[in-house]
Amino acid sequence: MGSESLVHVFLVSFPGQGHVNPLLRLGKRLASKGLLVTFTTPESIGKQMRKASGCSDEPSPVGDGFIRFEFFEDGWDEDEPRRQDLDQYLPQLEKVGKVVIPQMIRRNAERGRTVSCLINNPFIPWVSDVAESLGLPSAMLWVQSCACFAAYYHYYHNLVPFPSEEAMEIDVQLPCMPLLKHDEVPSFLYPTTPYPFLRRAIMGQYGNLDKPFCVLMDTFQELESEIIEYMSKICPIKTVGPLFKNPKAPNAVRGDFMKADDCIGWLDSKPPKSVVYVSFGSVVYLKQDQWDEIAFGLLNSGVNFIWVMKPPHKDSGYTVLTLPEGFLEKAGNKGKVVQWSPQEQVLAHPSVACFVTHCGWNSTMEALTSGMPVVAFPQWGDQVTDAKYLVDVFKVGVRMCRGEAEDKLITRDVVERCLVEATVGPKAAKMKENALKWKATAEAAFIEGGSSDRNLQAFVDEVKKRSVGMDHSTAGKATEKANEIEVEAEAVAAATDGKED
Ligand SMILES: O=c1c(-c2ccc(O)cc2)coc2cc(O[C@@H]3O[C@H](CO)[C@@H](O)[C@H](O)[C@H]3O)cc(O)c12
Ligand SMILES: O=c1ccn([C@@H]2O[C@H](COP(=O)(O)OP(=O)(O)O)[C@@H](O)[C@H]2O)c(=O)[nH]1
Repeated sequence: MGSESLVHVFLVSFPGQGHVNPLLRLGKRLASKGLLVTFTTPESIGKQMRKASGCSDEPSPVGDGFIRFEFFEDGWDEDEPRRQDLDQYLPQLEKVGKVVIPQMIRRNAERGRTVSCLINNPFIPWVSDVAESLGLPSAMLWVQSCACFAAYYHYYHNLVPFPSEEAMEIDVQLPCMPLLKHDEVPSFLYPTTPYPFLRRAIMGQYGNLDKPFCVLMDTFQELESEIIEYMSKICPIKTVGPLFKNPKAPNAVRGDFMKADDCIGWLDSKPPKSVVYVSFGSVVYLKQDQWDEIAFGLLNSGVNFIWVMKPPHKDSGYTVLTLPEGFLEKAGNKGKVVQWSPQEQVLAHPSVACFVTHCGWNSTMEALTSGMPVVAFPQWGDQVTDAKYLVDVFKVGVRMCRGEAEDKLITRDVVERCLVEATVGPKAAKMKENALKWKATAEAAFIEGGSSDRNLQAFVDEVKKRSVGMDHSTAGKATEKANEIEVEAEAVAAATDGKED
C-alpha cells in the first residue's frame, strides 16, 4: 500500500531535543501501526536534524506505515539570537505557526494526504487552537512524568499549597504521590526560579487542556500506577511509554541535532559493568568549578567513564567549559570525552555500570528501561522531581545533589563516594536488581498486548474512527479555513510590512 491511502497524522514539535525525541518516537510507533506520519518543527532545527540524522521529506517505511519530515520557517533569520529567549521566541512561533501550519495541512490535502489529527508537545499549546479552527481532532504528547503532570495541574488550578514567597520551604502533598520536599517540586514552580519563562511555557498547556481529545504520556501504567489512575479521572490520559522502544522499527529514523561520536567500539573493549556514563542532557550547563570537581571525582574513583561534554549554543551566554589541565592524559584509556553520545546504545551496553544523569524525563525513562542504575544529579524543572522518584520510589539511584537552587558545590570526594556506592557493594547490587525489574516491567508494557501497546492501539483506532467520520466536507472545510487564514495572514503581512523591527 502506498503512503497516500493511509490515515495521516501531523506532529508539531517544540524545537528542543528533549521534546523532539519523544514526539518523533511516538511518530515511529504510530507509523509502525500503519499510519502516515508527518513530523514538523522549525527549519532552524530541521537543518541540524537533516545534517546529523539524515531526516528527509520522502516518506520512510516504518512497520506498516511511513514517516516523513516537513520543516517550517519560523520567520527569523538563520542566526537570530532572540531564539534563545523563550519569552520572545514562543510568541514568534505561535504567530508564524498559526499561519504556516494550516498552509502545510492544506498543501498536504491537495496532494492527497488529508490530515486526520494534529499532535503537539508542551510549549506550543496553540497547535490545539489550529486544529480546532480547522475542525481537526488534536492530541498532546506530555513529555515528562505523570507525577510532574499532576504537580503542574494542581499548581495551575490552585488545588494545594505550593512554596510561595511567604512560605518558601513548605513540603507539598499531592494525592496519590509521596510527600515532595519543597525542593523536590518541579523547580519552575518556585517563586524564585531563574526560569519563569519555562513555567509560563509549561502553564500555557494547562490553559488549553480542554482541547486535545487525548493526552498521551511517555510513561507506563506500572511505573506510576496510582497517580496515573488518579489523573485519568480528570484528564483523558493514555500512557504509551517507554516510547524509545519500537519493536518493529529499531533505530531507523532519528532526530538528533548533533551527530553522535562513536564510542561503542571503545565500550566493547571494556569489561562488563566497568564504565560510568556521565551526561547532563541537551540543555543543562554546569559551572566550571562543578565541572572540575566531577572531573577529579571521576579520576580519583578510578572508574572507566564516558563523559558527554556538549558545546553550548553560541547565543546562550554560557562560556565554554574546559577540562582540568592534564585531565585527558591522566585518564588515558580509562576515559572518553564526547560531544554527543548515542545514549540509547550506551545505556544498553553491558560494559556500562551506571549513569550519572541530570534526570531529564527522557534520560530517566531510557535508564529505567535499560535496567541501568543512576547517580542523580538534577538541576532544575522536572529533574528534581524525577531524581526523588529515581532514588526514593523506583529505588534505582543514589543522590548526588538536590538541584541548582541549593547552590552547593558538590566536591570531588562526594562525587567519588557516589560513584563507588552506585557501582560496588550490596547497595549497588540491590539497585541493579531493582533496575532490571523495571526493565522487565517496561518491556511487558511496550510489547504487543502490553498496557502501553494497547493504549497506543486504542489511540490509533480512535484517530481512524474520527477520520472516517470526517467526510470530505470536513476536509474541505479545513482547506477552506486554511485558505481564509492565509488570506488574512497576507493582509496582516501587507499591513505590518516594514513596521516590524
Ligand atoms: O530546548 C529547550 C529550550 C530552548 C530555548 C531556545 C530555543 O531556541 C530552543 C529551545 C529551552 O528550554 C528547554 C528546557 C528543557 O527542559 C527539559 O525538558 C524535558 C522535557 O520536558 C525534561 O524532561 C527535562 O528534564 C528538561 O531538562 C528542554 C529543552 O529542550 C529546552
Ligand atoms: O549525549 C547525549 C545526551 C542526550 N541524548 C538524548 O537526548 C535526550 C535528552 O532528553 P532529557 O529529557 O533527558 O533531557 P533534556 O535534554 O531535555 O534536558 C535523551 O533522549 C537522550 O537519550 C543523546 O542522545 N546523547
